[in-house]
Amino acid sequence: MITANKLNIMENFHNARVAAKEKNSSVLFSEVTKIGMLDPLSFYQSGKENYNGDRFFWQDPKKATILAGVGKIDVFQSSLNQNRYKEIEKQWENLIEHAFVIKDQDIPGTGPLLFGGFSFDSAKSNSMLWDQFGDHLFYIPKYLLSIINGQAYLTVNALIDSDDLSMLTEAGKEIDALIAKAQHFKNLPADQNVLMEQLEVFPEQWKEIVQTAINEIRTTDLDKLVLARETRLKFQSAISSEIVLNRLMLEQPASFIFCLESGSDFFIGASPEQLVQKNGTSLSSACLAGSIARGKTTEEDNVLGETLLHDQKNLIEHQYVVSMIKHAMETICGIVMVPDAPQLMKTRHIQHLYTPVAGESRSGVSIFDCVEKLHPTPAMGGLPKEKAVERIRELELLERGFYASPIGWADGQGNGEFAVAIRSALVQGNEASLFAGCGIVEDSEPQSEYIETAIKFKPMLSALGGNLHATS
Ligand SMILES: C=C(O[C@H]1C=CC=C(C(=O)O)[C@@H]1O)C(=O)O
Ligand SMILES: [Mg+2]
Repeated sequence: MITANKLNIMENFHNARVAAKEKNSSVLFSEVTKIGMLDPLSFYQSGKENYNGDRFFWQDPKKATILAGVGKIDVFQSSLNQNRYKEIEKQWENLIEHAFVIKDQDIPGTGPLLFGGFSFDSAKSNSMLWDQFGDHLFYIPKYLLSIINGQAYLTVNALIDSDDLSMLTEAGKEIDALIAKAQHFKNLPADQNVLMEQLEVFPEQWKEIVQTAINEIRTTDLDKLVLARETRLKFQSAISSEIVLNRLMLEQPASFIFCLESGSDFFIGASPEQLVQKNGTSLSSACLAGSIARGKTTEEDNVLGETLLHDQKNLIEHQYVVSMIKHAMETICGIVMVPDAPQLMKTRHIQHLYTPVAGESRSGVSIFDCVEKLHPTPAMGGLPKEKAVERIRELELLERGFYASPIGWADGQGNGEFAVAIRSALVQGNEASLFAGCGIVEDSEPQSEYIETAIKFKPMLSALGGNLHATS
């Protein structure tokens, strides 16, 4: 990677063109500018007119990294699935190695950046429902607004492979127009779409499958299996990603808020669960498994929380996740730090058992290596891992697609963060598929697991403007 400061921009643009000609292939050109504060959702919205279907949004729970991507200059997408983590890493490294990056500082989450996600199961990723997403979908945005620890940065990316000198000037004009538009947006309308139909997909069969899993766990070497179900919603009018994002940001501020558009569809959610963050060599991950409802009063809520902290079934469900993540992290880190006992994580609709994990990565470990080692954790798949994924493939009555899978970003400096895409929905025009699953262990009961999934639908139902009339 060649980096330069602002003064050399035209010279470096010229150099990028020369290099592209010599290589006879395109070169990634990326220019980062520190700018005054700009609302990321307004920036995302300003791209709707020209780049609807080619945008993404990301916000972490601490709001340390907020990303709004508009347009795309390159896409890594495939329905082929062998070696997907290594393939993407290789493609990304090749592009970064020859990139021309104009910036003043190395700020994680700025400059060349890849955003996207994977399907849950590479052996089952060619479904109709998810045909816009495939096995994996990542893209490099044309324009990226990054809010990093409260400071705004704008990145303009281009793939240089032509003699067209006007390219950067045009991008400059377009970005000025996008910013001006974003600055004039008022608050997004709080209006709710009207829910016309709600279909719980095979609820009774799902409970039967849960019972099958419980029996298998009691009689075979399977320890845990996460089983998911789907609710399909139909609204009066087309669902707008910015309105849903706005509501998620208001209602689920302690979660990872994400949206990935792909053509006419988008995948959106508010996940409380980090898969992995890599900042330099510092790695973190999170074990989140074991759930209980929120109370209506503070007293009731505290009692429920205390009950969860001491409930054997939930502690076992959680411990499987802790052991697996600790073990996976030990394969890529020197020392791994894990507290002895879980704590509570409370979101608007649900509380979970939560154990943070931290470590320092060994040299040569990439963010994609981390994702490969960790996905799927027993909070999404089960234990043993391969057996669980196989049983999910055989038993479940839905296509998980990107649900329960890694979604996030990787920058050109080796940093990145991925969340696990739960509490999520695939939106297609005026329809949406919501997904929710739960960890089945020996002492599970189908009816209480069913109720747990009903609670897990609530964050997306509420953000979409629907009302839950399932058992809860
Ligand atoms: C699979 C989901 O949740 C997981 C994360 C936290 C708690 C879970 C549980 O208690 O079952 C699940 O393992 C989901 O929300 O769809
Ligand atoms: Mg559970």
